[in-house]
Amino acid sequence: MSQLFTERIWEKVEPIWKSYLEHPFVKGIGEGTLDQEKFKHYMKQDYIYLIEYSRIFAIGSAKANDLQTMQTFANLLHGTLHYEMDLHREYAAKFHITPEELEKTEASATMTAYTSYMLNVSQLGGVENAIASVLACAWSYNYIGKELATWPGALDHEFYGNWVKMYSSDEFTSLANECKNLINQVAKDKPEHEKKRLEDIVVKTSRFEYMFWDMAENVSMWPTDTIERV
Ligand SMILES: Cc1ncc(C[n+]2csc(CCO)c2C)c(N)n1
Repeated sequence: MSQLFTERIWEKVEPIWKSYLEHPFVKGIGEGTLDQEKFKHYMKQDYIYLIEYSRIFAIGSAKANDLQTMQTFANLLHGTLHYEMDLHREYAAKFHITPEELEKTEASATMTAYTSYMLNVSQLGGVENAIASVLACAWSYNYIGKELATWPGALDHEFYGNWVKMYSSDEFTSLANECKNLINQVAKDKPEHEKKRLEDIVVKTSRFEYMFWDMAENVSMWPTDTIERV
């Protein structure tokens, strides 16, 4: 049997994703030692990230060539807006931040660069571009969640345990698997130069993921404010 496209991608992204587990911010979540003020900033940036990210699922749904792909994107869109973002709203409540205040977070340069790239790529070309640009986010978080879940005490940590539980959960594993199935289907009959182009999108977004962790860790260098959304 020929190699699945996700197996080929894995060879490229594995070293990048392994480095997430060495990153002080991710390690801080897994070991339960992360400064909560840093986590608060990350949650706020991630909340507005998910708003932009959701648009890509909507683009994917609009560009889908078949009903099943359309349903998968609609499912991912719903899951993000109603399930993943609930986690952020719950953490925000612990910090006495309302959902309305969360929405007014000023975007960091990294968050803007990352989502602008994904939105741009997804609007160019066909549905495969949208599929490639969402893959690293959904799959790498599930990878991190499942890894951290094996660290002693991570799942039961009184503050960060819910984060680890969410991203290692069966629900999130199946959302990540849906994204993997989509890319495997769409890449199957593509010529090599197209496969390489899609692979490059996944590698690039994997680098952006690293930059997002770095942005979260180094908040003191790049503080953000609250803005009115227009
Ligand atoms: C920077 C950043 N990257 C990835 C995710 C994770 N994520 C985004 S959408 C999705 C799938 C369905 O909700 C997942 C797992 C995040 N929260 N923040």
